Amino acid sequence: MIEVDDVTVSYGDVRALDGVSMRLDAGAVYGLVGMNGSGKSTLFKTIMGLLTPDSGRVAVGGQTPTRARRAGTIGYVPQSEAIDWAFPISVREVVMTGRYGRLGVTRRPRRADREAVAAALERVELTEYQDRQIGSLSGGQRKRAFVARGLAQEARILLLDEPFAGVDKRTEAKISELLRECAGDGGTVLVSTHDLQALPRLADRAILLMRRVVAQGPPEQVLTAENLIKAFGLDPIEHERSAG
Ligand SMILES: Nc1ncnc2c1ncn2[C@@H]1O[C@H](COP(=O)(O)OP(=O)(O)OP(=O)(O)O)[C@@H](O)[C@H]1O
Repeated sequence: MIEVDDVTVSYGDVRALDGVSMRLDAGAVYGLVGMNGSGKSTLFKTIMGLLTPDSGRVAVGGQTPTRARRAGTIGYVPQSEAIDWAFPISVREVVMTGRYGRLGVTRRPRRADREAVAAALERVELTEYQDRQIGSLSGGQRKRAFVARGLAQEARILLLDEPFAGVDKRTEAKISELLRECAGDGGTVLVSTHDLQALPRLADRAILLMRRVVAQGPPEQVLTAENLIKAFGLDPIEHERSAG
C-alpha cells in the first residue's frame, strides 16, 4: 500500500531521512518509533507528498503521494503542535473536514457525509461535545476529534503523528482499539509513538527510525536492547557506569 524506496529528504543542510526504505501492507498497524528529531514527522510529510525527497521514490496505493492525498486515500492526524486550536470551528466541523474530498463544488455536506461524521464522533465518544469549539476540548479529546476526522474520511491509509502524546491510558486504549479496527477492515495504519511498552499490543510491525531505518519487523524482534541503543543513543545504565 505504501512503498518507500531509498528515500533521502533534507531541509537545507539538515538531512532528516537518509536512504529510508519500507513497505507497508494493507490490513496492518505499523508503529513508528524514534527519538526526537529522528525524522518521523518528515517521513509522514513525505508520504503525504508535502515534502519532496532529494532522491528515492514513494508510491501510495500505486500513485504518487500528491495524487493519493488529493484523491483522499490518506487520512492524516498531525501532531497537536501543528494545529491552530484558536480557529473558530466546532468539533463536528473539524470532523466534517475529513469529508471535504468527497463534497461537491458547493461544499455542502450530504446525508451520507453527516452520517459518517456522526458515526465517527460516536466511535471516539465525542457526540456530546460536537458543538464545542475545538480549542475548548482537553488534549485527549482534541486527539480523539482528529482521529474521528480520519475515520470520517474513510481513507484506506491512516497516518497518525503521536496520537498518544498527553492522553490518559483510557484514551490511549480507545484510540488503539480504533486503529486495530481500521487495520481489521483492511486499512493501512502508520502511527508514531513514544510508548514502547504499548507497542506490541498496538502494532503488528514496528519500525525503528534514526534518520535511517535501524530495524523493522515484529515488535518483539525490533525492540531489542541492542536496537534501542542504536536508535536512542547510549544505554543510560552503561553510560552512568562509564561516566562514574
Ligand atoms: N522545517 C524544517 N527546517 C529545518 N529543519 C527541520 C525542519 N523540520 C524538521 N527539521 C529537522 O529535521 C530533523 C527531523 O525532524 P522531524 O520533525 O522529522 O523529527 P521527529 O522524529 O518527528 O521529531 P519529534 O519526535 O521531536 O517530533 C530534525 O533534525 C529537525 O530539526
